[in-house]
Amino acid sequence: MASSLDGLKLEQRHGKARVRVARVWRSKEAGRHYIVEWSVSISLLSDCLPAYVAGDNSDIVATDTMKNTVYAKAKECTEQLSVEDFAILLAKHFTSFYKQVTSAIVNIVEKPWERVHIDGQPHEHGFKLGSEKHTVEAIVKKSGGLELTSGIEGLSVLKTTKSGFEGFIRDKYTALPETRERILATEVTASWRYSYDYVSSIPKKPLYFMEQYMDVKKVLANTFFGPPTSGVYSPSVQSTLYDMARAVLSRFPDISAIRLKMPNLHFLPVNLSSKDNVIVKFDDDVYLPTDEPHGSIEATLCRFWAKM
Ligand SMILES: O=c1[nH]c(=O)c2[nH]c(=O)[nH]c2[nH]1
Repeated sequence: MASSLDGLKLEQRHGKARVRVARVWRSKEAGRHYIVEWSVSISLLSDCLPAYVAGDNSDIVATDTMKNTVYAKAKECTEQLSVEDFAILLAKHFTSFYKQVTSAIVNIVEKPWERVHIDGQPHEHGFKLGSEKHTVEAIVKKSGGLELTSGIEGLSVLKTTKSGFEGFIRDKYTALPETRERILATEVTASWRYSYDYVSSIPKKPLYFMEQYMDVKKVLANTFFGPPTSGVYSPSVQSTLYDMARAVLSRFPDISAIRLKMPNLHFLPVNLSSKDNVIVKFDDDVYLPTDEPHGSIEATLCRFWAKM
């Protein structure tokens, strides 16, 4: 929210960060329970200039009220819903309920609680924590305008072969040997923009975005690994990242852009020798895993007309 003051410009927003909430749904007929755990951050663009320049809080939505709203809205959601739908519902509340609020930005990180299986049977009310997290950002304007971005954080993947790096620039500082045999490991951070521009245009199908999330994750992983027996050769992290981004845009028509961050987590060959003998000679077997320093490779791929 920008306002001008005697030749100065004030840009301001306020909100509540990291409101933690868990919601359980208990299905009546079967004894099955569902749980989500969310960390919700809200940021409001609102007309509340007097609070900044005159100590007058009469146009302020208290951040404590924002926090309470998270719990109240979670309570009101009597049917299970996706984290995307909850983010949009919250953001829509703030822009429609308060005349001062022109735009609401809601970010949520969902913890990956997964149903456990006991002797191959899904447990009715037992869950264990998985690894990668589902993220969402919903920006809703008073007009109903929407920017919806979903993502994955912390998807750690590794393959022990079918990766190499050759043909790069060599100069007096280059020590890295060329190779067609190395470990490829990364922790993928992905975010993708949906093409729905209005709250009213999002799919009405319950849990639609939850299914999309699972499917995008599958496409990213399948493209990284390739088929189970043959795999797929990766000439660089850059090339694999591009293939992953392409695969998502080609399979999901309602995704208009995707950003991928894929740090190259190096597994260094171990060669050890003393003055008189070789202790360990590397034969594609013993590695020193490192995460510092790491290569940092990121890119955004979008349809010609789209923005991220
Ligand atoms: O896949 C890679 N991309 C690079 O840009 C790079 N740079 C490097 O040293 N190793 C690698 N590997």
